[in-house]
This record gives sequence, structure tokens and C-alpha cells, in this order.
Amino acid sequence: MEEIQSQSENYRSSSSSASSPASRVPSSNFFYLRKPGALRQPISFEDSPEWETDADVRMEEGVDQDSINMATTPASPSLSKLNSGSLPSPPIPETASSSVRKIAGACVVWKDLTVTIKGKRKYSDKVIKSSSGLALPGTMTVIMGPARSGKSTLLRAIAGRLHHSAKVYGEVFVNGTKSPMPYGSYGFVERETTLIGALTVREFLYYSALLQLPGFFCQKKNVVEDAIHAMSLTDYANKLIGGHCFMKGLPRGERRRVNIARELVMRPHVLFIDEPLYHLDSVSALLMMVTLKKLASTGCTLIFTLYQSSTEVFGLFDRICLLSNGNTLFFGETLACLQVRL
Ligand SMILES: Nc1ncnc2c1ncn2[C@@H]1O[C@H](COP(=O)(O)OP(=O)(O)OP(=O)(O)O)[C@@H](O)[C@H]1O
Repeated sequence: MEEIQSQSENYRSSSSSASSPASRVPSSNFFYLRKPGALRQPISFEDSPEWETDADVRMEEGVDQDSINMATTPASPSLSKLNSGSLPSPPIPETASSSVRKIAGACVVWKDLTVTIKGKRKYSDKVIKSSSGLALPGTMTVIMGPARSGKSTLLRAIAGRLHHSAKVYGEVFVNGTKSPMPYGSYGFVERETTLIGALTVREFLYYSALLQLPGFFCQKKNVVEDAIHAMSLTDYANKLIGGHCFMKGLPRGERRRVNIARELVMRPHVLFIDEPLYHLDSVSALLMMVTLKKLASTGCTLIFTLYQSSTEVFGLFDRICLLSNGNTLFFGETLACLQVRL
């Protein structure tokens, strides 16, 4: 809890100016109800969320990808421990992370989040009870727990994407500012999404970029190629997504990667994923997690839910939020979780 408090203060002072409205917001027992337009204050990111500015620079100057936007992100404090610890963690190819474009992640802090959801007549019991935690740039934070423990609800509450029948109490700070994240600054991958089976992976991502992003078509080519590269989809880029009628489709793992790549074309600072390993076998799950780890190493803040994980996959997480029936049993570094007796 002290870590959460200090990180929140740290980012508030470093990312927001002295006159930031965030410093004027009462920090305790503040009723946080999401309303359109309410509490809108600019969130300070280390680089601009306007992706096309960077694309312009790269196209016009032909600069190497890594030299653009070398925003420094705090290294994962627990990664070194994990690698030196007893947990086996699969090797992450150095070349892959070094060739992927850098993204400035954001520090996300949630404090005393409580969620109630309206049933048929009245607001039900609390689905999430006073949960607190944080996710840092360049790290993977996982929300774990048994079925119906409230994982998806907590993820949605942090992202500000709960249904209007839900009431949220508590606070969420992004880089020290209590404000909904602006369009394009974050991505949210649903558990099950629809892909267009008649298109190839590359075509599908182009269409997504065309629909989601402003700017010229040629600028979007770069972000699409970046997303394909980041999700290790190069071998599948020209293959049909398929999967409808009698057409054989991409394997499940690759379909999930396409879902995530679709959000990556926005170059989000924070990426939320509901169950990235949904319906994946153990090998695909491990490969997916290694890809996500590489993505996090580019600077992006990753927050996702998981129902279960193998030991190898578990060793890749930086922080874990353990839920049971809406209660947060544990929040902290993954290694520390193994030493706690619940
Ligand atoms: N829209 C809703 N209306 C009513 N109750 C809901 C709604 N969404 C979630 N709940 C309730 O909140 C609780 C937690 O649901 P949630 O989907 O967040 O859990 P979960 O841990 O993600 O579960 P699973 O992994 O099985 O999807 C459940 O008891 C569920 O019935």
C-alpha cells in the first residue's frame, strides 16, 4: 500500500505541472462517478498521443525507429528479481524488443475502487470491494482470481469502461491526474471480439487503422507494420483470417494476437486485455505471454486479467492483484505473492 501511495505521489509531481488540478482534488473518500465531461483534466504523457506526428517524422526524415521517441520508462523493479529467482522464465529475444518502436507508458494507480452493479431492481452487493493497486510503464500487471471473482469488472473499472448500470466509488489516477483517459491513449481488448474472416491480417489491420486514426493512408501503413511486428504476426500478415462457414481460419493464438494488434495501431500508452490466454493451449499461452512481455519492454503499460497460469507464465508477471469474491487478497510484486500465506 505504501508503494502505491509513493508511486502515485511520484507521478503526480513529475508528470503534472505545479498548477495541475490533480493536486487540488481531495484525496480521501472522494466519490468517483463517471459522467461525460466530468473532471476532465489533461493527462500529461511523456510523448504525444497524436501518433501521426511521430509517423510523419519517421517518413520524412527516414530516421531509425529506435531513435524516435526514446522516452525513458522506469524499468520493472521486479524483473531482475524474477530472472534471478527460482521461477523459470522463458528467454526473451533481445533483437525483438530492440527493433520494436518505443512507447511511453503511463502510471496507472487505483485507490479504494468499489463497484456495485444494478440488478433487476436495486444495486447488488459490491462486486469489487475497496481495491487498490498500481501499474507502471514497461511492466505487466495481472489481475488473477477464480471465476466470478470480479476480474473483468475491476479491469473495466480501471479503464473507465463499465456499463452505465454500474456505480464506481474510489479514484483512478493516470500519471497523477484523475481524469478519464483520452481517445487513443489506451486500448482495451475484449475477451471475445469479431474479426473479418474475408480479409488478410494486414488488410484487417489497415481497415482498423483507417477507421480509428486520423491522417493520411500512407501514414497508417507504418503503424500497421509496427503492430504486426509487435505481435509477431509477420508470418501470418498475408494469410486470410478465415474461420467462417467452411473456411479454415487462423489458429486461436494468432486470432488473439490480431485482436491485440488492432488496439496497437493506436499506439496506446496503456493496454488493457481481458483474458489474453482465453481458450489457448499451454504452448500458445506461453508464446503469447512472451510476446506481451516484449511489448511491455517497449514501454507500454500492460494490465490484464487471467483465470489461471502455468509456472512459466507466472514468472513473467511484474505485479499481481489477487481477487476472491471481490476482495483484494494480495497486491504486490509477483515474487512477494509466493511468500505470503493467505
Ligand atoms: N452487467 C452485470 N450485471 C449484473 N451482475 C454482473 C454484471 N457484470 C458482472 N456481474 C457480476 O459481478 C461478479 C463478477 O463478475 P466478473 O465478470 O467481473 O468476474 P470474473 O472474475 O471476470 O469472472 P469470469 O472469469 O468467470 O468471467 C459476478 O458475480 C457477476 O454476476
